[in-house]
Amino acid sequence: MDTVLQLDGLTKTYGRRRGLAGLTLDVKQGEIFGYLGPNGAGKSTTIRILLDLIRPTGGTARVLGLDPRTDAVALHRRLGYLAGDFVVDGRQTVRECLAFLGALRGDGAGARIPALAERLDLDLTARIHSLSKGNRQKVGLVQAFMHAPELLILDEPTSGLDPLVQRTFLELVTEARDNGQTVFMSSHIMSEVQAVADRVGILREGRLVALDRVESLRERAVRTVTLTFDGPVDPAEFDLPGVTDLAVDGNVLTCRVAGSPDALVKAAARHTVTGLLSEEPDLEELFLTYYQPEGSGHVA
Ligand SMILES: Nc1ncnc2c1ncn2[C@@H]1O[C@H](COP(=O)(O)OP(=O)(O)OP(=O)(O)O)[C@@H](O)[C@H]1O
Repeated sequence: MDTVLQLDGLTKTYGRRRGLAGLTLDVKQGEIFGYLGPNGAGKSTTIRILLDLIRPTGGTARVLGLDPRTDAVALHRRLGYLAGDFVVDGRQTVRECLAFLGALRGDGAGARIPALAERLDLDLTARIHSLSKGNRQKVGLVQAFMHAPELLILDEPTSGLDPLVQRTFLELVTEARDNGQTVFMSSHIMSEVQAVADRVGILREGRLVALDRVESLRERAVRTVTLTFDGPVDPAEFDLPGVTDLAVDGNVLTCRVAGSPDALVKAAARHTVTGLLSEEPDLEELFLTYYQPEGSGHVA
């Protein structure tokens, strides 16, 4: 499989401020990569380097096999980009703005505008300056997707979108992946990424602190389990590795389980189980542990 993004030891300092501290990361063709991190972690810095909007202090970045610093023109034709602060001329109508960008991109881009606008519920006749933040974001999404680029680089793409439009956005991303396109999207919200991403990287203070498939993260995350039995049970039987917050109230046992629930299920099976409820692992919680500032106890 082709490597679409190849970052090696990428570093960026802003004077004495650190933007990125030695980022090494590969993204493969046809994957949706969720780039997560709290505010100020360095997500936009990374994306701006990929687009050659800023230059790294050290390390290298290859995008679609090219160097963003020397091949920017060729690259921009092959990728779709949504900036965190998408800005266009406010006096035009949405249709004029998108038609202009579509003509620049060529490749049938203009023809895809009406369908994309309809799916995102974007009014093409409105003037850009009259749009709410969410509607401006939709304009940004249409211009990023309209030429079906090989690579989509999206900085906080769902910011300002209502839940219905967020869902449409996630469909667009999945369709792009099914079409062989690659998606690199940043976010600070796990839940919106876990629905679509194949892999996730978590950035904290300019460093990658986790990099894994969403499925693997899910397996490691903590879930809450409630078991109901046909009679009282002894809590000591359920004092198992990975089981915490164990509470038994008559016939009902609740606990939290990290990783595989196998040992718990086997212990429960020694009794007659009349009810079982297992809540989805809380990935948000797992992520928050990665978000703790350095020195606050968590070791990634
Ligand atoms: N132009 C700049 N001048 C000085 N410091 C900067 C500049 N741009 C970014 N930084 C600093 O670099 C660090 C990373 O910022 P960056 O914008 O890349 O983070 P982010 O993960 O995209 O966060 P956000 O979600 O808030 O945009 C922050 O400490 C920020 O203050």
